[in-house]
Amino acid sequence: MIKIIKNVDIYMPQYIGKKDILIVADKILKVDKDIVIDGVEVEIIDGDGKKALPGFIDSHVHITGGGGEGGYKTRTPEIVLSDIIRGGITTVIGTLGTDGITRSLENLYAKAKALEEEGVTTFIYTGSYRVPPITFTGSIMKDLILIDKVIGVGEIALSDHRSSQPSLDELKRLTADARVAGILSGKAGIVNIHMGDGKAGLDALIEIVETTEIPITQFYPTHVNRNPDLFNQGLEYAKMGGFIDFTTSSDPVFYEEGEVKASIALKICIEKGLEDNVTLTSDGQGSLPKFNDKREFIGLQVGRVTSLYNEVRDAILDGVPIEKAIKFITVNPARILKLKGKGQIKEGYDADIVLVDEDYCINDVISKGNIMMRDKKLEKVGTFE
Ligand SMILES: CC(C)C[C@H](NC(=O)C[C@H](N)C(=O)O)C(=O)O
Ligand SMILES: [Zn+2]
Ligand SMILES: [Zn+2]
Repeated sequence: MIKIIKNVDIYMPQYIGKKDILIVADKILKVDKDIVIDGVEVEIIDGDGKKALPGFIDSHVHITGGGGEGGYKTRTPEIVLSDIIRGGITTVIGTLGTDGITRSLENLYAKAKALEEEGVTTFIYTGSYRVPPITFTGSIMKDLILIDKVIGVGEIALSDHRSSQPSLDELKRLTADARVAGILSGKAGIVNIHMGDGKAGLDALIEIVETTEIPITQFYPTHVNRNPDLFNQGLEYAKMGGFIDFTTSSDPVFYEEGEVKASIALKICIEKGLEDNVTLTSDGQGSLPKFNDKREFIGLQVGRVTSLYNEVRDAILDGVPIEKAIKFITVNPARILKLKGKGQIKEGYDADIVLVDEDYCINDVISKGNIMMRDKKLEKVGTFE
């Protein structure tokens, strides 16, 4: 089916004016003024009064559910397509977390394939919190080189009472393997690191970067906004050329305990000129467990993928220019994760497009050229929704 979005303000992320977007199959074929196609059936989408943004990329989602930190009953539910679409998300990277025993990589892969069949683009990390990592093939290098959906390893827990307390050597070898497998497969081979509240913070990553040939860009630490010390260390780490990722799912209690709200963390990074090294991710369907200072479990919430754009929209409403705010969930993750054809409204790129209204609310979502939401109404839901 051929579609033309007419007269829409286009944010590549950078603003390129009010133009038409020609969509053929799953690709953006042309971006120009007054595109006219004769002789074939064309679906016209009125872009007047709307802004076209690249489809959002959420590069840390527990798509098969996660949690369990409060026992079996606190294992969180798997994601459904409608939540992903409501969040304007068109590319999702699935991950396992604390529980790499009852949650399997095979199930993660199958859920990623299911979401792909339902209409969004998916990739996964091999491994889970623990080192040595669980794998499909017995080797993270084979997983990365042989399984197309695997783009990296994670989330590997560090500075956290739930981590496997990996030695520096274990972490070096895991990262070196991911890096070389990435090079051999043309993938990012990124190591998504779960940052806990431990006082060592990012020290281990900095030590590896300073004592080996491994570049700082091989690591992708998330939850860097979870407390003020880690956030400030994260800014220094980003100034060293490192990538940092802020989690958007939260709970009012966490803000009281010092978590830096993602929309504020985003604004600070722009003010410090660090915007190109930073992303936002939702931790959707992951657990947001609360522990007291004796590290006893006291409760748990579930992360929501819809928090991803909500935090970007809060930043926009807080004065951040839209073309800067959306970089954190479009072109930045696409570059860091080497996602070809993703993260920009550009000729030849995948037709992943979100239209927002004058209040920056999500109005339409197009994923791989298919309309998933039209005028705020879902046109597609998951198989069993
Ligand atoms: C950033 C904070 C608020 C949430 C964070 N969530 C996870 O890491 C995912 C979770 N462990 C799971 O496996 O589902 C945490 O637990 O520290
Ligand atoms: Zn985590
Ligand atoms: Zn997580």
